[in-house]
Amino acid sequence: MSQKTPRSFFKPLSIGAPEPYRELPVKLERMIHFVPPHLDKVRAKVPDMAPTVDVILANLEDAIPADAKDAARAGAIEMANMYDWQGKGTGFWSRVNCLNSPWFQDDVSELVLKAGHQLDVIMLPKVEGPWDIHFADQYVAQLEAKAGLTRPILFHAILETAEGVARVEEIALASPRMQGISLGPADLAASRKMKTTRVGGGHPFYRVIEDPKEDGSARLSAQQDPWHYTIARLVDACRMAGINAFYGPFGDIGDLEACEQQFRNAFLLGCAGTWSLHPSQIAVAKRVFSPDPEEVKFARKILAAMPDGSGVAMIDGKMQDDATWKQAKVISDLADLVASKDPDLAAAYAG
Ligand SMILES: CC(C)(COP(=O)(O)OP(=O)(O)OC[C@H]1O[C@@H](n2cnc3c(N)ncnc32)[C@H](O)[C@@H]1OP(=O)(O)O)[C@@H](O)C(=O)NCCC(=O)NCCSC(=O)C[C@H](O)C(=O)O
Ligand SMILES: [Mg+2]
Repeated sequence: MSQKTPRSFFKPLSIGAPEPYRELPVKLERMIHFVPPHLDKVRAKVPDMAPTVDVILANLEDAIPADAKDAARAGAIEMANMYDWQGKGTGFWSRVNCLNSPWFQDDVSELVLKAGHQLDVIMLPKVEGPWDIHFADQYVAQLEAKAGLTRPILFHAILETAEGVARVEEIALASPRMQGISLGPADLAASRKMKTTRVGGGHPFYRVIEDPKEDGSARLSAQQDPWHYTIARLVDACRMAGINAFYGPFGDIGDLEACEQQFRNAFLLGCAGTWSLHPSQIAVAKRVFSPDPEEVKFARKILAAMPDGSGVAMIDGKMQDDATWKQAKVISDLADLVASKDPDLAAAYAG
């Protein structure tokens, strides 16, 4: 597979386009809150909602009716100018329509030319391989040059095709614009021909069962997680590329308990954040993707016991060494980020 040389990998893909980042900006992205920009009532909530979330995403793709795509795009551009995104620190993203759709070109060109000064990330759906990223990369670079932007717009891919899973490492490495990748369980289930209409979470039929008993009594069985492999594969690909993995949508809006379990599974496996589709899911995402205060205190005990990150120590009866020091650093650094945005948790972590 032909690859760019290290030097050319970081070259702007259009004369006049901003220099790509060599290190990604460090941002808190516990929840990416989806907003349907064509609905005036919901769009009007954005200025009040923005300070309460880490990212607001103007969705132009699935869930936006075909006859509302132009209105959604116009709404997204209006959203860009409804809040001081760059000044106040909440991320402003937009999910554009897929690359082979009749709307992709207008989505990307209008967003970059009319909202690029506020836009942090373009979310690319149904990515199948690095070629999708390469195409969008050069197209956005030309638009950035035309718009006179001085900061590169980043890409976030959705992992929601079987081919995309087979190539997830190449996608993660395809451009310095890559900021992260989310699991898209609905499209991925359809692409894989999985027999479920659920959007994330478990399924009562996906179980393991114990061996038959001599007395013929009922055999115990336990539900398994159908997303374990894909999330773990996604995390490995992203962390190898130095970007972040995210869980995507949880569709059963009324079941916040199952939503929390799905979010928690993703957090524990290494995901940095999740999507929130409804206001009720924001608090769940915040609770799950902010490290637990007791975990933070224990992590900081480990860091204090091995200041240079090497050696061995026993803390509360558990062996700690260089590896657990690195685990503790992940939790402590995340806690610092959360504390910078969330005074309640700052107090809990300092306690
Ligand atoms: C899912 C919804 C359609 C539900 O909307 P609604 O029926 O209006 O819910 P409620 O009556 O409970 O609403 C209560 C109030 O909250 C406001 N609201 C609703 N949704 C949002 C939102 N996302 N952000 C802000 N505010 C919201 C309502 O307006 C009510 O306000 P008020 O009347 O003043 O009290 C709706 O939540 C929705 O459309 N959510 C987004 C869905 C979405 O984006 N889906 C696509 C992403 S998932 C996907 O594409 C799959 C993925 O790609 C894959 O393949 O896996
Ligand atoms: Mg999808």
